[in-house]
Amino acid sequence: MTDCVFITGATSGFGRAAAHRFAAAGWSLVLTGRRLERLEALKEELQGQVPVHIVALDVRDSDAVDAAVAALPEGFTRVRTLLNNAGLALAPQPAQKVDRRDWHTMIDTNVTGLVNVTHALLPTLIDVGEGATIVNVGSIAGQWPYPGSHVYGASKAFVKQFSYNLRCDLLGTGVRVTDLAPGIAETEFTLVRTGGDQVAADALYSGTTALTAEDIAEQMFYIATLPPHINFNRLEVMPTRQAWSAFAIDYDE
Ligand SMILES: NC(=O)C1=CN([C@@H]2O[C@H](COP(=O)(O)OP(=O)(O)OC[C@H]3O[C@@H](n4cnc5c(N)ncnc54)[C@H](OP(=O)(O)O)[C@@H]3O)[C@@H](O)[C@H]2O)C=CC1
Ligand SMILES: O=CCS(=O)(=O)O
Repeated sequence: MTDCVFITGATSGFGRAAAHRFAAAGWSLVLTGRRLERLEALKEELQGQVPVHIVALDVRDSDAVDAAVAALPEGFTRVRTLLNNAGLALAPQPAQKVDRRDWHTMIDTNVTGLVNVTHALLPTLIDVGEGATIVNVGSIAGQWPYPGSHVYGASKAFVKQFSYNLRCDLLGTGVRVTDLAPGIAETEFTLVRTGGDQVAADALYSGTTALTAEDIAEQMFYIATLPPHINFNRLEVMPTRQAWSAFAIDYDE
């Protein structure tokens, strides 16, 4: 039987690159995301290589998540790796200028959505046992503060702590949990964050060397295929051309 990976947010960026990476290694794919046409296109690309099952799924909808997991067809039920990747940042402006609905959307997706999928797949992963892996996609923003990160960074801090806490409860089951925390990576992330501002997105990534979606997919695959006795608790990955900045100080005019 082939290994099976369940990917949230497979329609773009890291998730889409991960679908390609795991397919290249012969894994069966469960690909999810809200945009069905993108899932269908990805299935078309990969189904000649490996078995592919797609589900149009909004991770915020716990009933839909439970139903999607319950309805996994034969051949896709023994999920060995869960890539909890779906997520987004919104509203890069200061906290005091943000529409509260954007905060709710980030919490609903990055926190509630991630726990919805985790809860639905935990019995399967525990049943698979040794070598089963959950890769929760956090962010450097979950560890390091910066202006405009407000709820986004806080939601990724949740991902980190949830990952650590899950490890405690899963001790003895063989299931591994990793908080994978990337730095700047060129995907549709900034386009979404800026509400569709392509100029801002291009400006962020031009003149430097950001991570690529493929870089992160490679880390996901590496984590999922480590020898079963190794658990990366947290893997923070930045491009070489990114680092921290100095503390900000409010001076008199
Ligand atoms: N790019 C970066 O610099 C970094 C990104 N990250 C994190 O990586 C993850 C992937 O982002 P990235 O690939 O960069 O960004 P993209 O915008 O390219 O991809 C985001 C994916 O998340 C999916 N998604 C968003 N909301 C939902 C939802 N409610 N239900 C289901 N799927 C959803 C999207 O699918 P659809 O719209 O079809 O539903 C899409 O496939 C996110 O968690 C992000 O926070 C972390 C660190 C750095
Ligand atoms: O999570 C995304 C990376 S960053 O925009 O916070 O640096």
